[in-house]
Amino acid sequence: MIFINDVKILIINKDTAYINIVNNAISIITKHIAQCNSIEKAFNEVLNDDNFDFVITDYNLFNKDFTMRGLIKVYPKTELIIVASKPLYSQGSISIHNGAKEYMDIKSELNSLPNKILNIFHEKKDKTKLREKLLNHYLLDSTSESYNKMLSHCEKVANTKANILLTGESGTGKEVAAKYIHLCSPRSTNSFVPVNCSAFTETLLESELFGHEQGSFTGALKSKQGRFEYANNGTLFLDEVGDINLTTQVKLLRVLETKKVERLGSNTERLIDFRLISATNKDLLCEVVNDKFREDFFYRISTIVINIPPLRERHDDLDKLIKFFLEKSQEENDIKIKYIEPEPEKFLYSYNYPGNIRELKSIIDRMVILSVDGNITKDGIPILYNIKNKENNFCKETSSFNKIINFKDFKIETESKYLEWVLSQTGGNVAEAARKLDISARQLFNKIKEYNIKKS
Ligand SMILES: Nc1ncnc2c1ncn2[C@@H]1O[C@H](COP(=O)(O)OP(=O)(O)OP(=O)(O)O)[C@@H](O)[C@H]1O
Repeated sequence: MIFINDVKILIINKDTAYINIVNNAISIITKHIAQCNSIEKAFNEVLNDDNFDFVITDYNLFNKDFTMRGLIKVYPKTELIIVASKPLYSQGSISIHNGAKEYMDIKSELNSLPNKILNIFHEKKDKTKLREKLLNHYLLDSTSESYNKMLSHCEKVANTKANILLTGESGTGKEVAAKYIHLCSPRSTNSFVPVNCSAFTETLLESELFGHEQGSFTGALKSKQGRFEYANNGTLFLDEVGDINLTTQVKLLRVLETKKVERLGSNTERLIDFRLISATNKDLLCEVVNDKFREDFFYRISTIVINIPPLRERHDDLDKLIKFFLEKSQEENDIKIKYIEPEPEKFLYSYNYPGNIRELKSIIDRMVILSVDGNITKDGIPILYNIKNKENNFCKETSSFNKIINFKDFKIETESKYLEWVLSQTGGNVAEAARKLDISARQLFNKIKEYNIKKS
């Protein structure tokens, strides 16, 4: 067990036997354990803004003047764990719904308490990193009217409970906008849980979202918490929501209506408090018309629709973004750039970026990595652009046969060239290329390995 010196825990109870039992269980992970005999005293005298990482207490100590919700609201940096001396299922549900991180039985579950504390503690550190990452790693300071309007919509809806649908082309920054909404919301100290819906088969997506009990399907060797449960009191982000099949949409609709989740293979419902943000680059209304997306589910997830503008409509931001990514790329690759030759510079400012910010970022990375003695040369300009400029695209190349080879070799050669071309179109992004090819990312990885394709 790792001993974390800086985790500070307050145990509240008037019963000294309770305090001793809990103290013994957690003393293997920290020395900083304090005690207090009432919630009132903890509220008024012991707790302050961030002097304790955890409060451990029993359900029955709260009363109408000093409530669980009140404690969490007044001391949001402190996590609450309920260790119940007389556990009841209903109390567990209410505690989690009110914002407690855990509800456990003092008699049978105390062994797992140190590990649970460590997990929550590390998770919280990760969240602080997420906030820093967002502010330091993304450029949200914009001079473009459409992008600023989008950001202010995000800020406005962050405080509400409305389900939000983010639309926009691939690579515009929908996931970045989702994180921004989460961080502007009162849920920001809880989890932001992203799920890429296109990355799973039907059963796996359901198990990923709802969780499962041991043996509920072939391969379910252990019970598993679903992403809904992880998102309790936080935000669930369903990326590529347009790829969810119709059967799963029905199940999700029910969860959105009841806020209750049942793990696969279980008949116990868990009450979950989550905010839903979905994203798609598909025209979902068109999918509804074509019976590929349920109308009721569409309306349920899209109370508020926010569109992220494509990069070509953000001319005013291009200069800032180029400088931002140039700086980041130099830092990340430990390369100092002294000069950009006129040709690549002209390319950066005139290209229309069909792959949006993702493509701009990847082009700048390529330019920095291929720079010579600190100079960005025309070699940094993406291959696809060069190919297009020479009017020598993939289709032309493959249609000019000049020698007969056996069909197997032909298939390998053509397939490998095609995959290389698709990857160059997505700026080397395997997940996106796989999506466009309608195969799994794993299948594409295997092909890249098999054909030794270089992702330029
Ligand atoms: N404002 C921004 N500042 C810096 N980088 C950004 C910004 N917005 C997006 N990016 C970068 O662009 C890339 C694409 O962003 P993101 O994944 O959020 O796009 P998306 O619209 O969700 O794409 P997809 O539809 O393909 O899932 C990421 O690498 C992200 O870091």
